[in-house]
Amino acid sequence: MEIIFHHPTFDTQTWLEGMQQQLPGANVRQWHPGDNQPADYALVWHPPVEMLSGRQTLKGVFALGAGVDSILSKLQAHPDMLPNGVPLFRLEDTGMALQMQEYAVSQVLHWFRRFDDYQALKQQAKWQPLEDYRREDFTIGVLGAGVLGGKVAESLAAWGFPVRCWSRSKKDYPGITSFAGDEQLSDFLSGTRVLINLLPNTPQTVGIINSRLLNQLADEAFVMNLARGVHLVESDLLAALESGKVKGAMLDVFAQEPLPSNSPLWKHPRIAITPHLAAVTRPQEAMEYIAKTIRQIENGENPGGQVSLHHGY
Ligand SMILES: NC(=O)C1=CN([C@@H]2O[C@H](COP(=O)(O)OP(=O)(O)OC[C@H]3O[C@@H](n4cnc5c(N)ncnc54)[C@H](OP(=O)(O)O)[C@@H]3O)[C@@H](O)[C@H]2O)C=CC1
Ligand SMILES: O=C(O)C(=O)CO
Repeated sequence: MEIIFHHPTFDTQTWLEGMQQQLPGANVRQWHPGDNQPADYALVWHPPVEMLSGRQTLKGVFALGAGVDSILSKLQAHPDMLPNGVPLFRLEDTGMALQMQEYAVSQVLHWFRRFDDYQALKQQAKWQPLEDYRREDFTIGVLGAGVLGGKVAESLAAWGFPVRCWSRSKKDYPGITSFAGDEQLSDFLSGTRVLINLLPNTPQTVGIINSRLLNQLADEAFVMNLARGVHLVESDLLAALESGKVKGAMLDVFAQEPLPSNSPLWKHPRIAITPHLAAVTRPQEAMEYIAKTIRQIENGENPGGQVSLHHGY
C-alpha cells in the first residue's frame, strides 16, 4: 500500500514514521512536486492541485483537520483535483472535542462569574461586589451540533446551564434542546444568552453571525466563534458591542488570519482573542483514526468520517 503525505506546517517525519508504525505493510512517503508514482491514500492539508489530480487509483484522501472548507474551495476552482469517486475523509474528533470543551467551558464560566466585569473594575482599583448571574438566565446556544458542537453542548449541560443546539437535522442529545433548519433558527436564538459557533464553513453558513442574528439574542449576550472567521460579520459584532446588545466576545478564528495588526478587534476591551487554536490536530490520535479508517476500507467496510461533497462538510 502506497501513502503520500503533504502538510505545509506539520512535522513530516513524525507523520511518516507514525503512519508507518500504524500500518507496517505500507510505504509512506512525503509528496514532492513531480511525484506521480502510484498512491492508494493521500494525507493532506492545503494540497497542491497536482498532488491529487489524475490519481484515479486513490482509495481515499484524508484531510488532516476537521474543517474541509479550504480543500473544497480549491476543488471548486480545480474540479479535477479530486478524481471522480475518490472519497474525502476528515478528522472526526481525534482529541479535538476535549480541547473545544476546555475552551468553551472555561470561557462560559469566566463570563458567568463576571470575571470580565471584575477585570474592568480592577483597572479602576474598585472593590465592588456585583450581583450574581443566574444559570436560568444563562441559556447557551450552540450553532452546529456535530462531532464538536455536540460534545461542547454536553459539557456545558453538565455544568447545569440550560443548553440548546441548532443543526440541519434534529438531534436527540440528553438534556439539550434541539432546533433544526432555517425555520427554527429564530426560536433557537430567542433567549440565547451565550452563542457558541461550531458550524462548518459552507455557502449556507457564511456571514451567518450578522446584525440580524445578533439582534435576536438575549440582551447583554456573549458570542464565541470557534469555527471559521467567515461566519462572523466583524463590523456587525463591533456595532452590537457598541449598542450593548452584545456584552462580550471570544474569537478564535478570523476572516483574515493572522488577524492584521490594525484590526479594531485587537483593541476592543470586551473582545478576547486567541490565534486559531481552540482545537488542534493531535498527531497520535489522528494517525490511529486514519489507520483504522484505512483498515476498514481495505476490509470492504464503510467507515465514518466521509465528507459529503453535496453538503460541503
Ligand atoms: N477553531 C479551531 O481550532 C477549529 C475549528 N473547527 C471548525 O469546527 C467546525 C465543526 O466541526 P465538526 O463538529 O467536526 O463538524 P460536523 O460536520 O461534525 O458538524 C457540523 C454541524 O453543523 C451543522 N450544520 C451544517 N450546515 C448547517 C446549516 N446550513 N444549518 C444548520 N446546521 C448546519 C450540521 O448539522 P447536521 O448534524 O444536521 O449535519 C452539524 O451538526 C469545522 O467545520 C471547522 O470549521 C474544527 C476544528 C478546530
Ligand atoms: O481542524 C480544523 O478544521 C482546524 O481549524 C484546525 O485548527
